[in-house]
Amino acid sequence: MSSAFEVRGGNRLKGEIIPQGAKNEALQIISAVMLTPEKVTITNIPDIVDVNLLIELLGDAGVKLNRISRDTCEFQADAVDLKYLESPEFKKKSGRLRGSVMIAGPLLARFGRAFIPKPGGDKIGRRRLDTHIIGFEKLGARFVYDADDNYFRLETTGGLKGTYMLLDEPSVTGTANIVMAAVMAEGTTTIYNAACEPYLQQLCKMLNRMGARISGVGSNLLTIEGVKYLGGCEHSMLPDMIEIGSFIGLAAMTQSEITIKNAGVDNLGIIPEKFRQLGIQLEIRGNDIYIPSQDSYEIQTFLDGSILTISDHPWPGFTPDLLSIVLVVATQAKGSVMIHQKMFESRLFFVDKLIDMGAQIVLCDPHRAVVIGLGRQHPLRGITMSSPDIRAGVSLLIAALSAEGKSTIQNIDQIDRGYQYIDERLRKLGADIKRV
Ligand SMILES: CC(=O)N[C@H]1[C@@H](OP(=O)(O)OP(=O)(O)OC[C@H]2O[C@@H](n3ccc(=O)[nH]c3=O)[C@H](O)[C@@H]2O)O[C@H](CO)[C@@H](O)[C@@H]1O
Ligand SMILES: C=C(OP(=O)(O)O)C(=O)O
Repeated sequence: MSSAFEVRGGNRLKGEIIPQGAKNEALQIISAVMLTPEKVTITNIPDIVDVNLLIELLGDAGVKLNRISRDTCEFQADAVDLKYLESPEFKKKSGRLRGSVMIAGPLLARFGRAFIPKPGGDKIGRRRLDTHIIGFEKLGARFVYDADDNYFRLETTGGLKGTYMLLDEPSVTGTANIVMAAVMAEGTTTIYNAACEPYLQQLCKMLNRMGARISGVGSNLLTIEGVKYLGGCEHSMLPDMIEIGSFIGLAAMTQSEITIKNAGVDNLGIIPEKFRQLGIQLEIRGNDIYIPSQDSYEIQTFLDGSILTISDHPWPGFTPDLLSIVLVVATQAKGSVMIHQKMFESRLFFVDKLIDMGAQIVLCDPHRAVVIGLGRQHPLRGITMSSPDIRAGVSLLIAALSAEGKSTIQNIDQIDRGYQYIDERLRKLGADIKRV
């Protein structure tokens, strides 16, 4: 695989783009196939590195795979190889993505044991698994932690038992994992302070179609009445809201007229509003989002005239995964904004690359950056840079597409983790981008 994008910035883009199926939903949904020996058919699967790795991992563990087309796959977990899930090969492969951690809940539910090697994913600060493990413990699992290997081994004797739990934080993957463990536990489980983003709602709806009894879906209080058996089902992924936000930012930065087709507008929560706060015009047209070409956009202030802050918050607040995009888009706006990344402590360091490109940003501390918009008076200039994480990578790509001259973005494996055929799709809109 090639490892860099070469971009010549300045082109105005034009056209329609269809978002991929959601990466972070896919990781939950594909893990859930482990809950049943019956066939599960999943559609709108994004063809991206992380998701393909998880599918490969399940295949290695004995799950039968039938990839009907690029975005559709049938799974049947009727002969799971539990030994493989303890093997060094599993540890190595699952350490390459974050989503692998969510196989644990289904394994505990169905087989009474699970193994969690240190998961991979973005290096964006400490990413603890306490919520997952404490939730499993409350359901009756015992755990042993191997500190040398950074490895959790979980076991239950006599099966999992429903209980009440108040999560210490509404962890997304943690909630998904605990829900998947609880669906076949004996009795009723109540999870308070549950994460409730659309992907979790999708997971709960899918589990209910498989025979689970989950209520409170969409709220932070889930009630799960345990059932003895789950059967097969069909499921289709929502459009990827982080990709949609990235395309809105791309359109504004490059003064482009873009229509995002089939954007699942009912599931975007506060995302469109946050881009509007940056002064970006967008129109919801049915299920599409139309972004007109805008010569300039001006950041709003708060009602009392004070400087706008955009910060992350668990759903239905603004997702942390779009803050890097908002930050880059603000560099060319008129006005100023404080970006406050509350969740992750290393996600803003990529601003040094934007500063090299000519952006005016003050990194106040690891969590806060003030962006002073250049109002397009000085375009960014192309440089050579390396992508530190998936969303910073796409933000740098957007910066490069708007910059004067040539940029080279290295370490694009990070981008390929989550954005399907991104260079090809951007070229169709008129971008000058190639893999080198
Ligand atoms: C594969 C996957 O789905 N990854 C997503 C998932 O990661 P993941 O599920 O790993 O993230 P968590 O929701 O567990 O937590 C993320 C971080 O935020 C902190 N935290 C969490 C909740 C909270 O109310 N306050 C708080 O500070 C946690 O301590 C942790 O450091 O959710 C994150 C938060 O939306 C996203 O960035 C990731 O893209
Ligand atoms: C942080 C992200 O992914 P992961 O949790 O897989 O590292 C992301 O999707 O922005």
